[in-house]
Amino acid sequence: MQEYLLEFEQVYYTYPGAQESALNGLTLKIPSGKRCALIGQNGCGKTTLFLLANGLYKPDSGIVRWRNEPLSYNRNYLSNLRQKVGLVFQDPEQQLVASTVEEDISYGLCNLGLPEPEIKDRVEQALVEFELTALAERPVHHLSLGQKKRVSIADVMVLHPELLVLDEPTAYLDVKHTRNLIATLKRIHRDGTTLLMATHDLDLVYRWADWVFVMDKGQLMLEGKPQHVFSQRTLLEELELGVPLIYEMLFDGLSTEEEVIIERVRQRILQLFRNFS
Ligand SMILES: Nc1ncnc2c1ncn2[C@@H]1O[C@H](COP(=O)(O)OP(=O)(O)OP(=O)(O)O)[C@@H](O)[C@H]1O
Repeated sequence: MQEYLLEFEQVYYTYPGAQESALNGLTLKIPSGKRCALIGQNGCGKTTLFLLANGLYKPDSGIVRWRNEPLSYNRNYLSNLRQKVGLVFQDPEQQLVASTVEEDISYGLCNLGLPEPEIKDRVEQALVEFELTALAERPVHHLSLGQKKRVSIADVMVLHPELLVLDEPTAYLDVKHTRNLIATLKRIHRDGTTLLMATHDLDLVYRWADWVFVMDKGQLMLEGKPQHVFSQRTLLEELELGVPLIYEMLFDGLSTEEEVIIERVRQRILQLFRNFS
């Protein structure tokens, strides 16, 4: 039976002073073990959802649950939750806190009060994994945006979260580091972490995700496997989201009777993509 890590049930949230709700009765469940993508226009509520996911914001009404239990909003509970739900912000500047790369990555581990040798081991591992060893001593404010992005992901991954939530992780990354990030996410997922990524890159969604959520105006409009979601063309056009280029080029105009062939071609393309990336 499918288990869910995090659930939003009829969640409403309005920013102080705002006229309209950012989340408008959102009901959404994040399935354990999946690579989930979250898509939707600018301003549809993706970042707000993330800020509620680890308790940074509290719903005006509705419930957020972690492993079937409603979140509590006291300090101890939240500090525990934030180890399990790792959040990588869209803008790395919001995440970096310490003066050097090495110190920044060790910050969360020091807060947990882990023994010094364990902190050292984990930080070294993260520096290698995210190709940051050469930058370890570098002040964070001397880094490029892409390098800051890698540090902000390392900061979170070093805490070994059960659910990793990434807000547009490929923003600011060049092709090489986008590929490296996708390879890292593959590894993280293989090691048991559930992933939720907000992105506007539909081609990435098509080849990377195994579950897709589509949001509009603070609500969930559609969810499912990529093939199912991207076949709902009329709705996606209404929401002005479009479909992945590759999907458009290959499948546009084909009827559903040709589904078997479509599925075979799709699997072949995905296989090629995965070998390539
Ligand atoms: N601090 C804030 N104060 C007031 N309104 C806000 C604030 N942050 C976001 N909003 C509003 O809440 C709504 C949802 O914003 P949110 O940042 O969650 O969207 P998003 O889907 O992440 O957008 P994007 O794709 O551009 O990152 C928008 O209408 C936005 O203008």
